[in-house]
Amino acid sequence: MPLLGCIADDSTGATDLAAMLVANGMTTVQVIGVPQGPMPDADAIVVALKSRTTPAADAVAESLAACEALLAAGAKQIFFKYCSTFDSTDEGNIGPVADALLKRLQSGFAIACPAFPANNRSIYMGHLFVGQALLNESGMENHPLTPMKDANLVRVLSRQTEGGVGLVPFPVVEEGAAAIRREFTRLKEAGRRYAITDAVTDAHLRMLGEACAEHALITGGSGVAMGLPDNFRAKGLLPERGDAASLPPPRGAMAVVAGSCSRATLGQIGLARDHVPTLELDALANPDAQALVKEALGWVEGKLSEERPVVIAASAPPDKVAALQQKLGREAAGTLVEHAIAGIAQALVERGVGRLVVAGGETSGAVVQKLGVTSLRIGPQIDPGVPWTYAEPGGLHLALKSGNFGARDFFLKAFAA
Ligand SMILES: Nc1ncnc2c1ncn2[C@@H]1O[C@H](COP(=O)(O)OP(=O)(O)O)[C@@H](O)[C@H]1O
Ligand SMILES: O=C(O)[C@@H](O)C(=O)COP(=O)(O)O
Repeated sequence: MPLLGCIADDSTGATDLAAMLVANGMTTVQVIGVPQGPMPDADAIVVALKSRTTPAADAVAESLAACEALLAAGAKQIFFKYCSTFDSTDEGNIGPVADALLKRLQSGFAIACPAFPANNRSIYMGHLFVGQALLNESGMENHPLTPMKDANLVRVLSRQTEGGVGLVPFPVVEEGAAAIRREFTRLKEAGRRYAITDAVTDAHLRMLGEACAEHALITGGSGVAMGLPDNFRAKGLLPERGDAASLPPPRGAMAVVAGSCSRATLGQIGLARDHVPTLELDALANPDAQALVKEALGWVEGKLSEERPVVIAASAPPDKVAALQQKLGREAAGTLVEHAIAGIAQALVERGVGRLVVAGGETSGAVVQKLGVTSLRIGPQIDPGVPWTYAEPGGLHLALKSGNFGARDFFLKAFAA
């Protein structure tokens, strides 16, 4: 019976969270889409949706269905995982989904904490930083689907919910769990439904996790989940365990497919280009998913190997993304590239690829759907937030890389891991 039931708004976010729970000693299974049949046996279940950029009403309905399945399986606490860069628009989907989950859980208060110091996301006085840059100056202001143009999370979340949004500021978080709990009570009494919580270090996240032990709903990035296993241990519900990750040995050819246009991914493609066969598709010149798949399959012939990966990317810098969006519309441009990358991934697996890295959250969602993956076992981390996983059915080794995660040599080091 799961202790923690998690709902993630995209696939890379789900593996990121699952890896965090595994690293902190919870056995964890990731399931793709709203669970239909019997639930796997694990301390935590992470349901991976593709609800970050769908219409808010659809995201709410899917998240509620996932919540229902997790509660029916016995989950004692629900975690709503969104991006550490708070990817969303004024229409949602963070606010609407959190509102609906709180209502379902008959609760009136939750934290909202995307901080993830291991990946350079910190929150100070309610402002989200990526490294030393404010969110809106970090490159995320150019995201193809969820451009983030405001770093003040109290303001950002306030635009997505009718519930009041307050702040647990740095000095309170520094004081520890008891002070944080007192601030929660004060904010609740002042009519706030959400608390953005400052956090700059892992120690802050652990104290926040401790302070949320009795919350029905926790919302945030994977970082704040690091403190939750200890809450279950303190109640005698979870045995002491080390790292709970192990996978069958990898086999088959190696490939990377990328639909992420984030700065980190563009840098990783840049480095890979100097070391392994790399195809950069031009979706602007050739805005046809089938044609892009055909081009990629022609190029890859004779290049697949068990010694080094091939890289196939549709990723493009902001001006090219903007041009395609102007031509087709934002959603259609995204969907076209997602279909192309998913089609390429499927064809690569049919041609013997057994180890596949996918770069991009929406892109990963499209790929796992196309491959018919129903669940992922979580293995060792390649870089913070990106583990190898074992996809079933089919037995493919998959790494779903969030756009902005991973070192510059990620596409090479993943296969050495
Ligand atoms: N050349 C391009 N022009 C327009 N959109 C693109 C292009 N390449 C990729 N995209 C789209 O950009 C989006 C990137 O989102 P995602 O996969 O979530 O990456 P990230 O993890 O970096 O946010 C996807 O919908 C993808 O299809
Ligand atoms: O929290 C994070 O940053 C990631 O887990 C995540 O959600 C990534 O989303 P994408 O950048 O769309 O891959």
